[in-house]
Amino acid sequence: MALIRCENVSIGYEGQTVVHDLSFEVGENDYLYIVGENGSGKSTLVKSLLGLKAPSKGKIELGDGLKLREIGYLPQQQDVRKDFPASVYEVVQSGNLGSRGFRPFYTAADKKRVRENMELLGIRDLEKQCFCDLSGGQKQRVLLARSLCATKKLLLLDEPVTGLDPIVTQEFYQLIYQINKESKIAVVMVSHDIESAVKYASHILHLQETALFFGTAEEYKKSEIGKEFLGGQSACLKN
Ligand SMILES: Nc1ncnc2c1ncn2[C@@H]1O[C@H](COP(=O)(O)OP(=O)(O)OP(=O)(O)O)[C@@H](O)[C@H]1O
Repeated sequence: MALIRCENVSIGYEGQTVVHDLSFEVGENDYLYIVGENGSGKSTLVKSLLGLKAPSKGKIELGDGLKLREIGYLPQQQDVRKDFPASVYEVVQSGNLGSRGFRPFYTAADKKRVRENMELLGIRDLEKQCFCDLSGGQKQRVLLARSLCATKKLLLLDEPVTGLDPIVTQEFYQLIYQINKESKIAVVMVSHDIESAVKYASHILHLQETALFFGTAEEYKKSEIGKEFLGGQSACLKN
């Protein structure tokens, strides 16, 4: 079965439905971009995928042995306190908290995973530095390494390039693409950037309360909705 399967899902706040009759799935090794304009329901859907908000209708199922606490989640920038006085190593290590459970100490395997993920993201030489002293791009790499410690199967990234300059943004996209391809970790990325979606994604969910489109990136490029959104001057949805 797919890692995530959403079937006819509706989600709302106080009786007001903001996501309606949505169906899609995320398979092993998929790279799904969820795109849509402001207020189209992307963050609400993320909350439900993380088990933080129950759908009012339909069901969200996890498959292939995936557990909620094994989803590596990188929240939107404003949700993360970026000034806390912890070292880079400690921030990455905290990604192991979910799997540590009630054990008082981290295991050798936990520490190995921290080192491997710091290596993968090119931040090994920063490990003793205070997180608060890093640049925006370095902070995002650290937080991505932290999310990777939490998962072997699925990363869920909510607008991870907000506030990064264009060069660092492209580097970050490349990194995520590489992780998806080489580490065989499925990625779900919320984004306003349709141009990068068709460049990197295997699948696209274009959300506007419901699915305007769900399918492969190739199919999206050929679809009416894809042509409409990609054909304009800018391939960025309003943000
Ligand atoms: N806690 C809440 N209580 C009530 N309504 C909410 C709440 N959070 C979001 N909404 C409403 O749900 C709708 C979808 O919001 P959501 O944040 O999911 O959209 P989004 O696609 O993530 O937007 P953005 O791109 O701006 O982050 C909006 O109309 C929003 O006002």
